[in-house]
Amino acid sequence: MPATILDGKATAATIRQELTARVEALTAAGRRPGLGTLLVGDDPGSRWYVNAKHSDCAQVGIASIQRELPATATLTDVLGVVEELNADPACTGYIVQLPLPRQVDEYAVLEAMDPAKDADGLHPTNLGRLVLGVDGPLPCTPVGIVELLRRYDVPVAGAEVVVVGRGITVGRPLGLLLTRRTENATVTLCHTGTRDLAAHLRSADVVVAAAGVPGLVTADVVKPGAAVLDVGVSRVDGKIAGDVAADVAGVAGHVAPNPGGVGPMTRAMLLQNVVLAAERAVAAEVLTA
Ligand SMILES: Nc1nc(=O)c2c([nH]1)NC[C@@H]1CN(c3ccc(C(=O)N[C@@H](CCC(=O)O)C(=O)O)cc3)C=[N+]21
Repeated sequence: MPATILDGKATAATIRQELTARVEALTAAGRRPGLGTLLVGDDPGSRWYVNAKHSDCAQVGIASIQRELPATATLTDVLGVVEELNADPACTGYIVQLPLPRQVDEYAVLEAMDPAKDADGLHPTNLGRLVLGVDGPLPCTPVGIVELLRRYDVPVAGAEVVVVGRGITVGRPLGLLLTRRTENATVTLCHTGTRDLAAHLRSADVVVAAAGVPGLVTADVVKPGAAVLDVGVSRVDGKIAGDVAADVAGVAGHVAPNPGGVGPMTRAMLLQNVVLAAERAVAAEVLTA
């Protein structure tokens, strides 16, 4: 039986549809959500992502605030825009597109963001909340993965999940998310120091490949019927190359393709974070009124 496709593109469209009503309610209450983006430099890939995020916003009624700086921008320049977005009431959530140019300290920028406006869920306070299990914005790719599995009824509770990659945007926070009591997965986080990756992969019910190594996961290391999600974004000859080899679809029970899988879900979860932040702000005001 061929693998079921975890169609992230279609699922993201459904989620945008669902968010539209919530944006309408906020807008009617005079609290229209607004997503800010800061793009530093002119990498065409990064520009594509940022533009895609704004067209998603337009579709659901979220306002767009676009800021750009040249590739030569200093940390001070970037922090200037961060302060401006922190202070702008029209901006209810924002992201600083990563990676930043070498001369700009990424962690200093993340720290300077207002955690309440952190649409990526990457502020240290919000990553700390994730560790503690306290409500707050969550990293978009990990929640997108959990949401995609949930909507296709792929069992996660009790499952053996192998995550390949320990990066701050995907692997590390995904491990934290999946081990919450509500998800209840058993997670093995593999990385470049893992001695026998194949052995771990062979016992996995769910594989999330987020290493950025093209073709890393091949059919011979996938357990028949496993769910395999490809999060890799390498570029080979200008085309997106994932971490999962094409032949995996012949063995797996579910596959999230790349493109068309986790990428669109990441963008849908960004919109959800912006809506949630606006809803939290309204709720906080009701409490203090
Ligand atoms: N502050 C920050 N937040 C991010 O969330 C962030 C970032 N920086 N830097 C770069 C990575 C990468 N990322 C993707 C988002 C959407 C797709 C996506 O929608 N891809 C489509 C199309 C891909 C294509 O065809 O080019 C797909 O998978 O179907 C991919 C990758 C977000 N990132």
